Amino acid sequence: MSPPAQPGVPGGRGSKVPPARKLLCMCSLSLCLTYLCYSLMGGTGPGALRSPAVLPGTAAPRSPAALPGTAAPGAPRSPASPPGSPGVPAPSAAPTRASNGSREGAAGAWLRTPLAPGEVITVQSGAFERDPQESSTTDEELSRAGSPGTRGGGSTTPDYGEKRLPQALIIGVKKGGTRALLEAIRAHPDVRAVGTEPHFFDRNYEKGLEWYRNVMPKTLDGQITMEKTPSYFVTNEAPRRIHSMAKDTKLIVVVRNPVTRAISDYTQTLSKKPEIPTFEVLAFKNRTLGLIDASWSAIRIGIYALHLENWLQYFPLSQILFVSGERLITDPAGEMAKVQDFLGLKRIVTEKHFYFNKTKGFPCLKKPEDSSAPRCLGKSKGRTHPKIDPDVIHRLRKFYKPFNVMFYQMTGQDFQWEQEESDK
Ligand SMILES: Nc1ncnc2c1ncn2[C@@H]1O[C@H](COP(=O)(O)OS(=O)(=O)O)[C@@H](OP(=O)(O)O)[C@H]1O
Repeated sequence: MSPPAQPGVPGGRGSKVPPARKLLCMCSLSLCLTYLCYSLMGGTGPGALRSPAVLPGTAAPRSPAALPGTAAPGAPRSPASPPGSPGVPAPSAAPTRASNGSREGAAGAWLRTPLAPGEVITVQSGAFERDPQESSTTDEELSRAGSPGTRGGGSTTPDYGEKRLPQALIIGVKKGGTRALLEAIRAHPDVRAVGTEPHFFDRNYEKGLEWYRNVMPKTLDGQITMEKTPSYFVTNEAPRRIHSMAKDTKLIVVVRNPVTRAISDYTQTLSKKPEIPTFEVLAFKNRTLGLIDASWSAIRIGIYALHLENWLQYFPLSQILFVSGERLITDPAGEMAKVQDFLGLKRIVTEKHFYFNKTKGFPCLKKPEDSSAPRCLGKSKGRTHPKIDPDVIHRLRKFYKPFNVMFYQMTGQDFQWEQEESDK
């Protein structure tokens, strides 16, 4: 079941849009995306990109079909088209997130069960302890993931049932909140998931579907097999490959304000390579000219409209669920309700499953899949970000704005990233 149309968002899933307007919108969107691809491929200098709002608009557009990594001939076009209205209604104020400190205010709706004793974050074993989530799954982790009963990679699945290919995938985005979502959905008795990231549709495709199936936990009839690999969302070949595995695969994308996401991405890299240049330096091709370096993956990943276009060549919009990374923190039960509806599951993971942990500054699970003890995500989730020059943040927000608006139109959902006053 797909989530209902967002009230007040023109072109939400339930709204009717005249075909001509649809077409017009499709054309303009296509042109924008084509231009964007063109720019990314070097049309305005390697990787240098300004937002569409400030582009001179002189680039010769190429057909998206002619670009590498887009739809193969005969591949299904998405029945979904961007909604007709060019405008997205002014969103209401969203909670701001100035620092990595307590989010208690934002999490006011949360069930606050005190943790005994002294709110210690319980990090027990497996996926949490080793933090395998950072797109760095090793072969060793993967082989462990395949063995039943080990939490390290696979589920605590008993040794019965069958290994099946996944019916649902969390395909992105990196640093969006994908680990939090996977761990929350794993608490559902009808879901079994791989703890580590298999990276099958990007790095390990040549290993074949049997390898992939073998990585999966065993499931009983009626249980859903899942995995998450956030890099799929930005992998050109992933939509085609997933479509050829099973065209009815359900796709989930956790999206987050692209500016905050970029800073989070940078923070992760910085933690591994402290010698890298500052965020401010990496973000620009030419800071004086205001040329954002869209070839830097931390920036490029956040151009969601661009990547989504690639998926819509193969999958209808109704088969993709967009989860708000921000709401996953402020209202995890609300987002989980949508996820369970989308997966056709009974709403079992509810607010009773979460509590807000003040020490961590994030929601944590009261009862993870394999344990009755509460558990928060590991230390690589919810890191303190370095302070970024507000002028750079401002420029990045301006850069992303038209792409965000395009993304809202494509999805029929307003994520309200323009309303956030500050990024941590
Ligand atoms: N419950 C809970 N606990 C901790 N962290 C949470 C939670 N929900 C969402 N988040 C946010 O998830 C961000 C990491 O995203 P991912 O799990 O997608 O990262 S990764 O791509 O797998 O590395 C991580 O980003 P940073 O804050 O930048 O570290 C968090 O903001």
